[in-house]
Amino acid sequence: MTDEKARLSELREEIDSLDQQIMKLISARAACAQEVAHVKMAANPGQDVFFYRPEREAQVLRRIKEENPGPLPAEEMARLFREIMSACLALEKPMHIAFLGPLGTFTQAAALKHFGHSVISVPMPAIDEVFREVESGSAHYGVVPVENSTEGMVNHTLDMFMSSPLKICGEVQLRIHHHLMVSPKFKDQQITRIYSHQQSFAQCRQWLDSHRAGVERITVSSNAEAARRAAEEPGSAAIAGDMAAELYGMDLLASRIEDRPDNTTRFLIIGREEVEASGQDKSSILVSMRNKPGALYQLLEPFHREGISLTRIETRPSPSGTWAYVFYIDFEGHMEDALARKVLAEIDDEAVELKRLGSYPIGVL
Ligand SMILES: O=C(O)C(=O)C[C@]1(C(=O)O)C=C[C@@H](O)C=C1
Repeated sequence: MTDEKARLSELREEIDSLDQQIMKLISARAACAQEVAHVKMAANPGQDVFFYRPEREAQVLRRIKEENPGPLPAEEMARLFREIMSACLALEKPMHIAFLGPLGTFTQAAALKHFGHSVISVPMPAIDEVFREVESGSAHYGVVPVENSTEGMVNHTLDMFMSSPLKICGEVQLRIHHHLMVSPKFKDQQITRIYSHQQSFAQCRQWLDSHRAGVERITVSSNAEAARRAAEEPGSAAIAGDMAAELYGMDLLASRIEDRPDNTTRFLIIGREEVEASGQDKSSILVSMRNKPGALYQLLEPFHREGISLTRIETRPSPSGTWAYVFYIDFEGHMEDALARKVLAEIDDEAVELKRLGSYPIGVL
């Protein structure tokens, strides 16, 4: 045996032995999670039991990232534990997650990044149908896009919160990489049209203008739908992401063609219950104020006075016409924190309406 072979065989024996230990430990962890499920069910007989605990998951993943000894990067270690916890949760209760479909969208990628791959992800044709699916109890949670770093807010999602009783239970950010893709069947054909979603075209405008200037751009309902069409039509290409490329067996002609390399979309997890504090949280509210001078100042001043940072404020037109302004506000911390309670009580006194959309862990992954 050569030196290389001997050393490799030694190292592989060590890997086999470590794998066995890892397997035993993961199994012991899974048995523990099963026991957690029994405790939860025994404590809430005949009631809705919330097996998924976003605040606990965020704490576990944060600790893993902090304590990761290397050589694997902390992000990678957290991703592995994300999948272990996802499998443990599926043992407790298989989770149905509704997302803005079809299959292969960035929203599906966000859902799997947040929940791991042991959930049952269910595509919905529109954002309001994701809300309805969760409201009716057909899905445990939903995932919807809320803002893109290049394109701004997804107003449809913000507006849904005006009428929906659902709570925000989490957030997840996804780096959005767009690729120009064709079906391998039609690879030699000249491309005469490119399909994509309107936002994806907007995010790749400069690249398209300099690399595919004369080619017709056809807007479709999602970039997964774009890939599906291009997979069937000779002379067509699509701009879409990795999941869609994989789903439809497409070849990439050019990858990462987005104009801004930091192009990121933020998604919200929506559910039926409130989330306890995890230690690093964010909260969202909707407020309508009377149309009078100083209304916005009156709304923001208590946050400033109590030292609570606002991370976002958006104005939306009132749907009914009875609200003069509707402000969508994100701030740091949990709504049950003493200072936040004080600020919200003050706002409640002044506002036409204050709607608490939820407190949730700041995205870890
Ligand atoms: O701690 C719990 O409540 C659990 O159910 C265990 C566990 C885990 O595997 O660590 C699983 C699912 C929950 O979402 C959070 C954590």
